[in-house]
Amino acid sequence: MSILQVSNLRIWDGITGKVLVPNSSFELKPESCLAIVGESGSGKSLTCRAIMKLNKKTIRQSGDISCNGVRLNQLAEKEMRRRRGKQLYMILQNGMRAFDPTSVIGVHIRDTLMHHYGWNRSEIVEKMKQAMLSVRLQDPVEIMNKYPHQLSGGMLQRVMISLAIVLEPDIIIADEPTSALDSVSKYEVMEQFVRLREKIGCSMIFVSHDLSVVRRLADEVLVMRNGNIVERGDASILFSEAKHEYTRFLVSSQTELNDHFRRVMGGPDYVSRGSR
Ligand SMILES: Nc1ncnc2c1ncn2[C@@H]1O[C@H](COP(=O)(O)OP(=O)(O)OP(=O)(O)O)[C@@H](O)[C@H]1O
Repeated sequence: MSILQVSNLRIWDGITGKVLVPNSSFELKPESCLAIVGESGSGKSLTCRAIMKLNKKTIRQSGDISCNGVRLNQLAEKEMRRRRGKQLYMILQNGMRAFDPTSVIGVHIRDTLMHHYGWNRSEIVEKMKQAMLSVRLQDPVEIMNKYPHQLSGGMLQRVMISLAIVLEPDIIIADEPTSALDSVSKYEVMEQFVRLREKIGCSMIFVSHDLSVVRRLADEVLVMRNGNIVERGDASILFSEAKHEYTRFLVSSQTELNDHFRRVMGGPDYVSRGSR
């Protein structure tokens, strides 16, 4: 049983004809988290946006995408718009892009919740207050009265997570939601994703370059390269028993990077060695 089934997804540039994702199939199980990893340009974002039907008009797609048995590819844009937010909720890398820069955050929140639930203003403020406090956003009312540029990247991501808590979508698609954040905010936002899953029991597709984030969050992993899924499997064993050379390369390059970082930052091992 799956909540989302992607079959034979093909994505190409409608202008040049260049095929960007040749033929992808995968599924998302209820209440589970599927991570998509792979180098830059491997087709992760195009795949996520294809599910949401949010790729640019010049990008074309074919294949079948079914969500809870409904074939999304056959839905009219109006119907799709009804499902975005409530059924399928996307959290982007850059929180700034998710909000209208000309309005305070509260306007976006109100519009979204009125559209999907028809709640009145005070109901919305009350629900958002609870949700924002639960993701450690103090002074929710003050935050809702701020413009996106007045909040940090980490705060914007937490606003998006708190909106998800209130919307309770079936599926959350998070496209590198922590990559633009400093390491403290990254850790905090990642922990909020863990709590979000526990709280609303949603299913999640999580795109990340950071394998430590993937290990913390994901149940299953897809490894993409040049538009193709080259490996897939259980998150707990994929990285220790990777079959594909490219997955092993990803794991070893991240380990090297972490070692290098520890060396540069003078972690305990290096400090003691250096002081001998
Ligand atoms: N609007 C577009 N028009 C043409 N080609 C595109 C467009 N968007 C993406 N591509 C191409 O499709 C390929 C996959 O891009 P995609 O953004 O999905 O990669 P990604 O794996 O998400 O990379 P990153 O990790 O850097 O976000 C790349 O070669 C990219 O140049």
